[in-house]
Amino acid sequence: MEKTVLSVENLWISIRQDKPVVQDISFAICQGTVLGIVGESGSGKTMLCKAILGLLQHQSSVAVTGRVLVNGKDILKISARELQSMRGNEIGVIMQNPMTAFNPLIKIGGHIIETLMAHRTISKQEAYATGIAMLKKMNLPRPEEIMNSYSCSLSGGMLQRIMAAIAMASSPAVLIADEPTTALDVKNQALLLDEIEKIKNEEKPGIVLVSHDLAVIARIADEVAVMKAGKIVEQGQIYQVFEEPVHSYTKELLSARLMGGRRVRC
Ligand SMILES: Nc1ncnc2c1ncn2[C@@H]1O[C@H](COP(=O)(O)OP(=O)(O)OP(=O)(O)O)[C@@H](O)[C@H]1O
Repeated sequence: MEKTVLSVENLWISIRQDKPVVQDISFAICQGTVLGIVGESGSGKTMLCKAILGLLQHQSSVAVTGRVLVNGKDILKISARELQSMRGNEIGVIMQNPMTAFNPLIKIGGHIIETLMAHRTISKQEAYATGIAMLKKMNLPRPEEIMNSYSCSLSGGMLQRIMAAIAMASSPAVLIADEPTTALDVKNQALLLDEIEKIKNEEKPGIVLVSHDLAVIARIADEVAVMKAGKIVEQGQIYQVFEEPVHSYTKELLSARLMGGRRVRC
Protein backbone atom coordinates (compact mmCIF):
# COMPACT_ATOMS: atom_id res chain seq x y z
CA MET A 1 0.00 0.00 0.00
CA GLU A 2 1.37 3.43 -1.01
CA LYS A 3 2.03 6.03 1.68
CA THR A 4 -0.53 8.82 2.24
CA VAL A 5 1.25 12.10 1.47
CA LEU A 6 -1.64 14.55 1.75
CA SER A 7 -4.60 14.33 4.04
CA VAL A 8 -7.22 17.09 4.25
CA GLU A 9 -9.57 16.66 7.19
CA ASN A 10 -12.79 18.60 7.84
CA LEU A 11 -11.50 21.76 6.17
CA TRP A 12 -13.66 24.88 6.46
CA ILE A 13 -12.71 28.29 5.02
CA SER A 14 -14.59 31.58 5.51
CA ILE A 15 -13.70 35.04 4.31
CA ARG A 16 -14.70 38.04 6.43
CA GLN A 17 -17.25 35.97 8.40
CA ASP A 18 -19.33 35.41 5.26
CA LYS A 19 -20.84 32.03 4.37
CA PRO A 20 -17.97 29.49 4.21
CA VAL A 21 -16.43 29.15 0.73
CA VAL A 22 -15.10 25.68 1.59
CA GLN A 23 -17.26 23.45 3.76
CA ASP A 24 -16.15 20.34 5.59
CA ILE A 25 -13.86 18.96 2.90
CA SER A 26 -11.94 15.75 3.57
CA PHE A 27 -9.81 13.58 1.30
CA ALA A 28 -6.49 11.77 1.27
CA ILE A 29 -3.96 11.26 -1.52
CA CYS A 30 -1.32 8.54 -1.73
CA GLN A 31 2.10 8.73 -3.35
CA GLY A 32 1.86 8.58 -7.15
CA THR A 33 -1.87 9.29 -7.19
CA VAL A 34 -3.62 12.19 -8.93
CA LEU A 35 -6.81 13.62 -7.47
CA GLY A 36 -8.64 15.71 -10.06
CA ILE A 37 -10.88 18.48 -8.77
CA VAL A 38 -13.69 19.76 -10.96
CA GLY A 39 -16.62 22.03 -10.28
CA GLU A 40 -18.37 25.22 -11.22
CA SER A 41 -16.65 28.58 -11.09
CA GLY A 42 -16.55 29.93 -7.54
CA SER A 43 -17.05 26.50 -5.96
CA GLY A 44 -13.90 26.86 -3.84
CA LYS A 45 -11.28 24.91 -5.81
CA THR A 46 -8.61 27.62 -5.69
CA MET A 47 -9.31 28.40 -2.02
CA LEU A 48 -8.81 24.71 -1.27
CA CYS A 49 -5.45 24.75 -3.12
CA LYS A 50 -4.40 27.91 -1.28
CA ALA A 51 -5.20 26.29 2.07
CA ILE A 52 -3.07 23.25 1.16
CA LEU A 53 -0.22 25.61 0.25
CA GLY A 54 -0.58 27.32 3.65
CA LEU A 55 -1.39 30.66 2.05
CA LEU A 56 -4.54 31.43 4.01
CA GLN A 57 -4.12 30.84 7.72
CA HIS A 58 -2.05 33.94 8.35
CA GLN A 59 -4.52 36.26 6.61
CA SER A 60 -6.57 38.19 9.15
CA SER A 61 -9.73 38.22 7.01
CA VAL A 62 -9.71 34.44 6.47
CA ALA A 63 -10.75 31.78 8.99
CA VAL A 64 -9.47 28.26 8.30
CA THR A 65 -10.29 25.25 10.47
CA GLY A 66 -9.59 21.53 10.10
CA ARG A 67 -6.31 19.80 9.28
CA VAL A 68 -4.08 19.73 6.20
CA LEU A 69 -1.45 17.05 6.76
CA VAL A 70 1.50 16.93 4.35
CA ASN A 71 3.68 13.94 5.20
CA GLY A 72 1.94 13.94 8.58
CA LYS A 73 2.70 17.62 9.39
CA ASP A 74 -0.27 19.96 9.81
CA ILE A 75 0.25 22.90 7.44
CA LEU A 76 -2.32 24.92 9.39
CA LYS A 77 -0.42 24.61 12.67
CA ILE A 78 3.25 25.06 11.75
CA SER A 79 5.21 28.32 12.03
CA ALA A 80 5.69 30.67 9.07
CA ARG A 81 9.36 29.62 8.95
CA GLU A 82 8.57 25.89 8.82
CA LEU A 83 5.93 26.61 6.19
CA GLN A 84 8.47 28.43 4.04
CA SER A 85 10.77 25.43 4.18
CA MET A 86 7.94 22.97 3.42
CA ARG A 87 6.88 24.96 0.35
CA GLY A 88 9.32 23.93 -2.32
CA ASN A 89 10.75 21.05 -0.27
CA GLU A 90 7.61 19.06 0.39
CA ILE A 91 4.94 20.89 -1.62
CA GLY A 92 5.40 22.07 -5.21
CA VAL A 93 3.00 24.22 -7.18
CA ILE A 94 2.16 24.86 -10.83
CA MET A 95 -0.03 27.90 -11.19
CA GLN A 96 -2.53 28.95 -13.83
CA ASN A 97 -0.73 31.90 -15.38
CA PRO A 98 2.95 31.23 -16.09
CA MET A 99 3.53 34.82 -17.23
CA THR A 100 2.99 36.21 -13.72
CA ALA A 101 4.98 33.47 -11.97
CA PHE A 102 8.37 34.74 -13.17
CA ASN A 103 10.01 38.06 -12.37
CA PRO A 104 10.43 39.62 -15.85
CA LEU A 105 13.73 41.21 -14.81
CA ILE A 106 15.39 37.93 -13.81
CA LYS A 107 16.59 35.39 -16.35
CA ILE A 108 15.06 31.90 -16.19
CA GLY A 109 18.46 30.56 -15.12
CA GLY A 110 18.42 33.00 -12.19
CA HIS A 111 15.02 31.70 -11.03
CA ILE A 112 16.13 28.08 -11.32
CA ILE A 113 19.53 28.59 -9.63
CA GLU A 114 17.95 30.58 -6.77
CA THR A 115 15.32 27.87 -6.17
CA LEU A 116 17.88 25.07 -6.24
CA MET A 117 20.33 26.88 -3.94
CA ALA A 118 17.49 27.66 -1.49
CA HIS A 119 16.67 23.97 -1.14
CA ARG A 120 19.99 22.18 -1.60
CA THR A 121 23.54 22.72 -0.39
CA ILE A 122 25.13 23.18 -3.80
CA SER A 123 27.36 25.70 -5.56
CA LYS A 124 26.10 28.05 -8.27
CA GLN A 125 27.86 25.96 -10.95
CA GLU A 126 26.25 22.78 -9.67
CA ALA A 127 22.86 24.53 -9.57
CA TYR A 128 23.36 25.64 -13.19
CA ALA A 129 24.21 22.09 -14.31
CA THR A 130 21.22 20.70 -12.37
CA GLY A 131 18.99 23.35 -13.97
CA ILE A 132 20.10 22.27 -17.43
CA ALA A 133 19.40 18.63 -16.55
CA MET A 134 15.94 19.58 -15.20
CA LEU A 135 15.02 21.41 -18.40
CA LYS A 136 16.25 18.49 -20.52
CA LYS A 137 14.11 16.14 -18.44
CA MET A 138 11.07 18.29 -19.28
CA ASN A 139 11.95 17.86 -22.97
CA LEU A 140 12.68 21.56 -23.36
CA PRO A 141 14.90 22.25 -26.38
CA ARG A 142 18.14 24.28 -26.10
CA PRO A 143 18.24 24.44 -22.29
CA GLU A 144 21.35 26.70 -22.25
CA GLU A 145 19.46 29.28 -24.29
CA ILE A 146 16.43 29.02 -21.99
CA MET A 147 18.63 29.57 -18.90
CA ASN A 148 19.84 32.78 -20.52
CA SER A 149 16.36 34.05 -21.49
CA TYR A 150 13.84 36.32 -19.79
CA SER A 151 10.27 35.08 -19.36
CA CYS A 152 8.91 37.59 -21.90
CA SER A 153 10.82 35.87 -24.71
CA LEU A 154 9.40 32.39 -24.02
CA SER A 155 5.97 30.98 -24.82
CA GLY A 156 3.36 30.29 -22.13
CA GLY A 157 3.71 26.57 -22.84
CA MET A 158 7.47 26.64 -22.29
CA LEU A 159 7.11 28.72 -19.12
CA GLN A 160 4.53 26.31 -17.76
CA ARG A 161 6.87 23.36 -18.33
CA ILE A 162 9.74 25.33 -16.73
CA MET A 163 7.45 25.98 -13.75
CA ALA A 164 6.76 22.25 -13.53
CA ALA A 165 10.52 21.59 -13.59
CA ILE A 166 11.09 24.14 -10.80
CA ALA A 167 8.16 22.73 -8.78
CA MET A 168 9.76 19.29 -8.94
CA ALA A 169 13.31 20.52 -8.22
CA SER A 170 13.32 19.14 -4.69
CA SER A 171 11.11 16.10 -5.40
CA PRO A 172 8.18 17.33 -3.27
CA ALA A 173 5.77 14.80 -1.80
CA VAL A 174 2.78 16.85 -2.96
CA LEU A 175 2.25 18.80 -6.19
CA ILE A 176 -0.59 21.30 -6.51
CA ALA A 177 -1.56 22.15 -10.09
CA ASP A 178 -4.38 24.72 -10.27
CA GLU A 179 -5.66 25.04 -13.84
CA PRO A 180 -2.17 24.40 -15.27
CA THR A 181 -3.37 24.02 -18.87
CA THR A 182 -5.96 26.81 -19.02
CA ALA A 183 -3.73 29.43 -20.63
CA LEU A 184 -2.21 27.00 -23.17
CA ASP A 185 -3.06 26.06 -26.73
CA VAL A 186 -3.90 22.43 -27.50
CA LYS A 187 -0.35 21.46 -28.49
CA ASN A 188 1.22 22.95 -25.35
CA GLN A 189 -1.55 21.49 -23.21
CA ALA A 190 -0.64 18.03 -24.50
CA LEU A 191 3.09 18.63 -23.88
CA LEU A 192 2.47 19.79 -20.29
CA LEU A 193 0.17 16.84 -19.62
CA ASP A 194 2.90 14.51 -20.92
CA GLU A 195 5.30 16.06 -18.40
CA ILE A 196 2.82 15.82 -15.52
CA GLU A 197 2.26 12.15 -16.38
CA LYS A 198 6.02 11.61 -16.43
CA ILE A 199 6.36 13.30 -13.02
CA LYS A 200 3.53 11.15 -11.70
CA ASN A 201 5.12 7.91 -12.89
CA GLU A 202 8.77 8.68 -12.14
CA GLU A 203 8.79 10.89 -9.04
CA LYS A 204 5.45 9.78 -7.64
CA PRO A 205 4.24 12.83 -5.75
CA GLY A 206 0.60 12.97 -4.69
CA ILE A 207 -0.94 15.44 -7.16
CA VAL A 208 -3.98 17.71 -6.78
CA LEU A 209 -5.03 18.75 -10.28
CA VAL A 210 -7.74 21.39 -10.66
CA SER A 211 -9.19 21.77 -14.14
CA HIS A 212 -12.34 22.92 -15.89
CA ASP A 213 -11.45 20.55 -18.70
CA LEU A 214 -12.91 17.13 -18.00
CA ALA A 215 -10.77 15.60 -20.76
CA VAL A 216 -7.64 16.72 -18.89
CA ILE A 217 -8.95 15.18 -15.67
CA ALA A 218 -9.96 11.98 -17.48
CA ARG A 219 -6.47 11.66 -18.97
CA ILE A 220 -4.38 12.26 -15.85
CA ALA A 221 -6.42 11.69 -12.69
CA ASP A 222 -6.90 8.43 -10.81
CA GLU A 223 -9.61 9.84 -8.59
CA VAL A 224 -11.92 12.82 -8.94
CA ALA A 225 -13.74 15.10 -6.51
CA VAL A 226 -16.65 17.18 -7.79
CA MET A 227 -17.15 20.49 -6.00
CA LYS A 228 -20.26 22.63 -5.84
CA ALA A 229 -20.80 25.65 -3.59
CA GLY A 230 -17.82 24.86 -1.35
CA LYS A 231 -18.60 21.17 -0.85
CA ILE A 232 -17.44 17.93 -2.42
CA VAL A 233 -20.69 16.48 -3.72
CA GLU A 234 -19.19 13.35 -5.26
CA GLN A 235 -15.81 11.66 -5.05
CA GLY A 236 -14.39 8.37 -6.27
CA GLN A 237 -12.27 6.54 -8.81
CA ILE A 238 -12.26 8.42 -12.12
CA TYR A 239 -13.84 5.64 -14.20
CA GLN A 240 -16.54 5.11 -11.59
CA VAL A 241 -17.54 8.80 -11.28
CA PHE A 242 -17.29 9.55 -15.00
CA GLU A 243 -19.04 6.37 -16.13
CA GLU A 244 -21.66 6.07 -13.42
CA PRO A 245 -22.16 9.49 -11.80
CA VAL A 246 -24.51 9.48 -8.85
CA HIS A 247 -24.96 13.15 -7.94
CA SER A 248 -27.24 15.24 -10.18
CA TYR A 249 -24.59 17.97 -10.48
CA THR A 250 -21.96 15.47 -11.73
CA LYS A 251 -24.46 14.18 -14.28
CA GLU A 252 -25.14 17.77 -15.39
CA LEU A 253 -21.42 18.47 -15.70
CA LEU A 254 -20.75 15.37 -17.77
CA SER A 255 -23.70 15.88 -20.08
CA ALA A 256 -22.83 19.59 -20.55
CA ARG A 257 -19.43 18.48 -21.78
CA LEU A 258 -20.96 16.67 -24.70
CA MET A 259 -23.73 19.17 -25.38
CA GLY A 260 -24.25 19.75 -29.08
CA GLY A 261 -21.47 17.26 -29.85
CA ARG A 262 -18.90 19.83 -28.80
CA ARG A 263 -16.72 19.77 -25.71
CA VAL A 264 -17.54 22.58 -23.30
CA ARG A 265 -15.88 23.70 -20.08
CA CYS A 266 -17.65 23.11 -16.78
N1 LIG B 1 -10.14 37.47 -1.77
C1 LIG B 1 -11.41 37.11 -1.72
N2 LIG B 1 -12.32 37.84 -1.04
C2 LIG B 1 -13.61 37.47 -0.97
N3 LIG B 1 -14.10 36.36 -1.54
C3 LIG B 1 -13.25 35.59 -2.23
C4 LIG B 1 -11.86 35.92 -2.36
N4 LIG B 1 -11.26 34.95 -3.10
C5 LIG B 1 -12.23 34.07 -3.42
N5 LIG B 1 -13.41 34.46 -2.90
C6 LIG B 1 -14.70 33.75 -3.01
O1 LIG B 1 -14.51 32.41 -2.62
C7 LIG B 1 -15.33 31.55 -3.40
C8 LIG B 1 -14.45 30.44 -3.95
O2 LIG B 1 -13.52 31.02 -4.89
P1 LIG B 1 -12.46 30.14 -5.66
O3 LIG B 1 -11.54 31.08 -6.34
O4 LIG B 1 -11.88 29.15 -4.73
O5 LIG B 1 -13.38 29.40 -6.73
P2 LIG B 1 -12.95 28.42 -7.91
O6 LIG B 1 -13.77 27.20 -7.76
O7 LIG B 1 -11.47 28.25 -7.92
O8 LIG B 1 -13.42 29.26 -9.16
P3 LIG B 1 -12.80 29.32 -10.65
O9 LIG B 1 -13.08 27.99 -11.25
O10 LIG B 1 -13.59 30.40 -11.31
O11 LIG B 1 -11.34 29.62 -10.53
C9 LIG B 1 -15.98 32.41 -4.46
O12 LIG B 1 -17.30 32.68 -4.04
C10 LIG B 1 -15.15 33.66 -4.47
O13 LIG B 1 -15.95 34.77 -4.80
